[in-house]
Amino acid sequence: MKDDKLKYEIKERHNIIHVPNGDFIYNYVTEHQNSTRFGLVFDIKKDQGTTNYRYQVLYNSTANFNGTDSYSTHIVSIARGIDEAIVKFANGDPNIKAEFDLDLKDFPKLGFEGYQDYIASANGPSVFFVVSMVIFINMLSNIVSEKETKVRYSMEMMGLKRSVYWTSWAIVYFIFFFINAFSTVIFGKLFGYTFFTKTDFMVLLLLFFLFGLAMGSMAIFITTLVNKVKLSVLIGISILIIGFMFNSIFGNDILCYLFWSDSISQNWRKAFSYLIPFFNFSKAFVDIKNKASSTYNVATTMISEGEGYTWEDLSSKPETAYSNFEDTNLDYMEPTSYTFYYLLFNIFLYFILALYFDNIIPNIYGNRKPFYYFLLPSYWKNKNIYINERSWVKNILNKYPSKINIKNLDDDVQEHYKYTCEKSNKDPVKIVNLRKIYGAGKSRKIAVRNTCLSMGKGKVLALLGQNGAGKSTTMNIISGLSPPTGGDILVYNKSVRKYPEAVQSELGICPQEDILFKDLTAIEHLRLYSGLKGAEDSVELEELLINRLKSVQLYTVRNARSKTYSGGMKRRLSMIIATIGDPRVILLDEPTTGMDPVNRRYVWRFVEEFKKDRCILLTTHSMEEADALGDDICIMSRGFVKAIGNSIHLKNKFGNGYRISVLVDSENMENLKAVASQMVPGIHLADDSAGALIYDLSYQQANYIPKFVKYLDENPDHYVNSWGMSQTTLEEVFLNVIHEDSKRKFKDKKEELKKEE
Ligand SMILES: Nc1ncnc2c1ncn2[C@@H]1O[C@H](COP(=O)(O)OP(=O)(O)OP(=O)(O)O)[C@@H](O)[C@H]1O
Repeated sequence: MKDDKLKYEIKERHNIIHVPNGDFIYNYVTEHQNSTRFGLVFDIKKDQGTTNYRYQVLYNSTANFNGTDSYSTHIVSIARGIDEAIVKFANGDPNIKAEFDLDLKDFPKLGFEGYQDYIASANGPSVFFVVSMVIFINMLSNIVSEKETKVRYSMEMMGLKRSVYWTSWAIVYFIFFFINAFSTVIFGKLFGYTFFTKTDFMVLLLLFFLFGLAMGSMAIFITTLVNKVKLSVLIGISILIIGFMFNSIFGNDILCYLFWSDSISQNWRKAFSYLIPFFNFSKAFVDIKNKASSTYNVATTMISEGEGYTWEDLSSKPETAYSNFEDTNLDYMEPTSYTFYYLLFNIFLYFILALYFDNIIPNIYGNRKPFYYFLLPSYWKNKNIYINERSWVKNILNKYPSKINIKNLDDDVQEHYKYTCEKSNKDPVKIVNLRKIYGAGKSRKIAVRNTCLSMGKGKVLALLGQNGAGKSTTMNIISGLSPPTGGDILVYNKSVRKYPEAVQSELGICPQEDILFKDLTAIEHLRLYSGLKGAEDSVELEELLINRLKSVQLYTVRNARSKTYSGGMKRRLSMIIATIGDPRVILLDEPTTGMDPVNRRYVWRFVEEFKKDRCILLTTHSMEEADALGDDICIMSRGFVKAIGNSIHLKNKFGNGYRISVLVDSENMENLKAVASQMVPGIHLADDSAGALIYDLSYQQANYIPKFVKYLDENPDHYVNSWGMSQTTLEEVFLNVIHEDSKRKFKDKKEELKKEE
């Protein structure tokens, strides 16, 4: 019945259509929502010569912008116009008696659908941009955290190549962005958004995937510029906010397409296309949206469905662009496929910039390559990394002459200096005139001053020194992390200055801080580092790793994550990581810090066995450890090597000889002092407090010791309650050397200044 009525022939006059009855209007406006502003239904009744004019005004309240609510001026105007017309019509006719009866009624309404679809399409460039930004910020924090925690440098020292490092991150995020793109498209389709349902699957997948990769590439580039996680996340959030605002504005087709008109310089458009992935994303999104999504017509307040976007549409310029720009020239408009090419360009641009900046921006240790490094022939050529040691020593001495006065050094240090530079010296590790200066101007700090050291095979060289003496700096330079300011180090005929990566392949390093992956177990760490060192998976390798774990008592916790380990356990794990891959040189920076005495002894035993055919450089603050492990002990102070030799030699040279402690009653103290002075001429009383007399005897006084000891033992005068004797400890040696050095400090400073002038 409704359809029959709609077949009525519509005659339009002055924008007014005459229809047969009120039901027709009701049915029509129900079928054609928001196409009619008013309906008027007249009900004219004649009764005994009186004509009653009754009418009803139907209005459309769905579009308030028309002002068609019941109190609007439009309705008042219409009612007044009709009333006037009736009055005019009735005026002068005695048969017509007009009675006015006005009835107001709203149009019937249907449930309104399609708003969420419209909103998704209109705000898509900013909404879907944010989805990829979550991964973008995650990338920034994850990659920079590997720099901040030094995990990355630890892996590089263990042989990880930078190209492999970046490729592995690229693969991880390639997968993340693919999953993200795929699920965005699938969920878009499931939710029934016409942008997704009416667009070719591959077009959508490509758009979201390329955009994700472009943002990922940009993230990798940013990570090369920052070393702190907090800063990287701050940058990520700033880009998120800027991008969101940018896309909210330029994701609108009118503003977006203006970039392809002659109202804006094309240089701006090109710069944005080549550099800003989210600008390209907006353009492609708008192109697709205009063809595929349902659109809301403001004039008719109607939603009209899009025709759909196919793969072929990629190569054509968006036609809808022109319909909105009748007066604007869009001569520069490009097909959507160009936008995809720009995204590809963004991916390669940022990835290549990342690789380049990663080499030229100083890392946290200040290491970097010159900005023209890729122009150097050595970068491309297969280089001979082995250096003739004789010419190397000569070159280094010429190029980096000593800035300190060698003659002022201790005899042994001078001897060692000469030995290191001798032609006949075949030691595998030689450090010649090594110098390191941090900072400049007022913050200039000389950390290492012309150190010359030689390390022999099968030996442990223990470096002792106060905090800030320059031990870790020396280690960082050997491991290729920190560049030397002067001098060089030769490791198995490879120069650290020239080929740090080649030197790293010889090294096993246990850094001062534990650089562990908190979610990996002990055995996984060992497997990872074995892999980085190029070891093949095999039963023998697994057995070796198990034995290493057993040797430092970590076997029982091998499958627990490292974050659950105590400080000492982490230290032991770091220690055995340094031994993975059978390195010929091992650097142990305070390997037993925080370890209990029992476990420390396991580590010592392991080092003792492991040092065979290897060079081990060990720094420690434990004199006991240096005494137990060090074949040679080197004491550093203020960047100088102050003493070198084996433990006994150092004790003889710098020690106080022997120490005798005697417990006496207070009334006998003076008597015993007199006896001691008489029996040992020149005996030095170190302390006489708390009822004990403590005497230091030099090695020259050793002849008097038997007689004095006999007296104390026999105790003929009954002065002695008890007594004991000990030889000098390494700690005393250390304190004496440091004490001597602090006296020289002022003189050295003056000399150094003179030399540098
Ligand atoms: N990156 C740096 N920038 C500026 N100065 C530094 C840097 N690293 C070290 N230094 C300075 O160089 C000197 C030597 O430091 P280094 O870490 O080598 O000492 P250390 O002997 O290993 O001390 P510790 O026993 O505390 O580890 C110190 O004065 C230190 O402040």
